[in-house]
Amino acid sequence: MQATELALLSTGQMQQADAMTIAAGRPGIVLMERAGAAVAAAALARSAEGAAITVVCGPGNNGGDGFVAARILRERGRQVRVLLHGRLEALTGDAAAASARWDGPILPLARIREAPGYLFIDALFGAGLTRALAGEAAAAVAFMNETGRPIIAVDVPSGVSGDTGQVDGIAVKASETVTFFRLKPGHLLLPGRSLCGHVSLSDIGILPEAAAGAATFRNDVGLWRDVWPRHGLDTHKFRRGAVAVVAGGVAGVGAPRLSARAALRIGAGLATILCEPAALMAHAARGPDALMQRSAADAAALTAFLDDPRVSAVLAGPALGLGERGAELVGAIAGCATPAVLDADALTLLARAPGGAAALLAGRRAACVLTPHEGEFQRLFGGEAGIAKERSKLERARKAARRCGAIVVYKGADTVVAAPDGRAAINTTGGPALATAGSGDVLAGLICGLLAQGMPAFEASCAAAWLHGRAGERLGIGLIADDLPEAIPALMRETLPV
Ligand SMILES: NC(=O)C1=CN([C@@H]2O[C@H](COP(=O)(O)OP(=O)(O)OC[C@H]3O[C@@H](n4cnc5c(N)ncnc54)[C@H](O)[C@@H]3O)[C@@H](O)[C@H]2O)[C@@H](O)CC1
Ligand SMILES: Nc1ncnc2c1ncn2[C@@H]1O[C@H](COP(=O)(O)OP(=O)(O)O)[C@@H](O)[C@H]1O
Ligand SMILES: [K+]
Repeated sequence: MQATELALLSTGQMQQADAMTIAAGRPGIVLMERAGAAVAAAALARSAEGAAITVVCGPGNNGGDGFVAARILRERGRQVRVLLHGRLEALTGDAAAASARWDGPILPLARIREAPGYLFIDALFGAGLTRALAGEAAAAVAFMNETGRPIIAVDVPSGVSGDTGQVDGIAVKASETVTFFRLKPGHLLLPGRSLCGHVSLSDIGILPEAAAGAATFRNDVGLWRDVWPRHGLDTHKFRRGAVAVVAGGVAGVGAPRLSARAALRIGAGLATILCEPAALMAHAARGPDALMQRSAADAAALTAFLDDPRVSAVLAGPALGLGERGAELVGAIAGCATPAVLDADALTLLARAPGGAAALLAGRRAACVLTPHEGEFQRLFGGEAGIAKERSKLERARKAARRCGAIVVYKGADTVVAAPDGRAAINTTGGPALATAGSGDVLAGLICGLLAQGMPAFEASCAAAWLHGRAGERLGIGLIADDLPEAIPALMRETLPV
């Protein structure tokens, strides 16, 4: 899939895309007929001839799609009942035209309880949702959800914001969502994603150029395949990339080793642990033999190591420790010219720095990736009103990235990767099996391993998040973080054939 097909459009961009297509000579009612037909096709696939289907229409164009679907479904032998929220005379434009083509009865929404029907079509609200559902609409949604019957949502489940995936109050819990042209962020961000059910995308004739300027993407291979590191026959270990993983003391030997192992498994040529002198023996006693260890007591030692131009990326954070040495080393990384990944303790230390992360990173001369989970994100940016006030995880990540001049990988079940230039991607691979100690350390190592191989930081972060998620899916519940790096080579062979 190409990057343009991975584009996600906000509801505003979607309206512009509609308007652009209509202005180019394709009438709105034609788009609505196609949208309604796609919804009807989904309902036909889920119901037998004679099945009872209830179509719940709202006051805007989402309702218009519902009227079209109702007409087609009745023509195809389904028993269709149409309910309308609001007055028929209040419908305007394409929705009014679509309702006029439906010549069956139209019942008020309040009668939804009379006969649930086998299947619901939710055409109450789509991209035009502006506030929480209330009154009759909220009651109807509660009833649909309670029946346990399948619900096909038109565009987005009513009550879910297409932009943020957030729900104020109540929303439809759909079995399936039929949307048009391109997905919206709300289909992928939580809780929206969990309310959409299976999402299908229908081409209703909107001009593909309408998505050309998109800066938000679903994270998939097409987004980064072209810049995936490829190594020629003449490569050697340093050309493959050398990673430095800054570690702490004896109590935290495992976490940085998970990161370093992940960096090697994703293709870096060399990985060296730089630990407190007291921890050197503990590291030396552990595998794999491919991993190297050196002691780095202070910033001077770290800087001397990073000054070697063959070291192509550095990672700090996992079990680094929150003491003076840690703070000093994070400061040294902020000032160095080596691409860096800062995770875990390094993020807490950044948040504690005078002026916060943005101040410390202001002078950075090379790419930097921050990988906060929710708690770390709050620590870093919770005090910044401009970021914290954003309702969308996508926009919070984007603003944080701009503020710090760094790639921000805002982790969770709906990980968002954002770049300072405004690009952002939402990751959907992964699952609950990844909620296990050390899983984040592996992700940070994967990113660092790709950075070391010269992959641009945004794409490296997206690729690592995607592969990490796929590895989690493949291994399933019961995986431990140590398993994740080992699953990466096979996944790379399958998804990125040379
Ligand atoms: N030409 C187009 O623009 C196309 C639009 N399409 C459909 O049109 C939809 C967007 O249509 P609209 O922009 O008319 O928006 P909606 O149909 O989502 O709803 C808009 C109406 O609902 C009201 N409203 C919003 N939130 C409410 C709430 N919580 N409680 C009560 N009323 C509320 C608004 O004031 C407005 O009157 C898309 O989701 C899609 O289904 C498709 O037909 C494809 C073509
Ligand atoms: N429910 C989930 N679905 C998908 N990914 C998840 C889920 N829970 C956690 N993850 C992923 O697992 C990783 C956990 O990282 P983190 O919270 O830093 O854990 P740790 O500190 O134990 O390494 C992140 O990449 C996160 O996106
Ligand atoms: K809807």
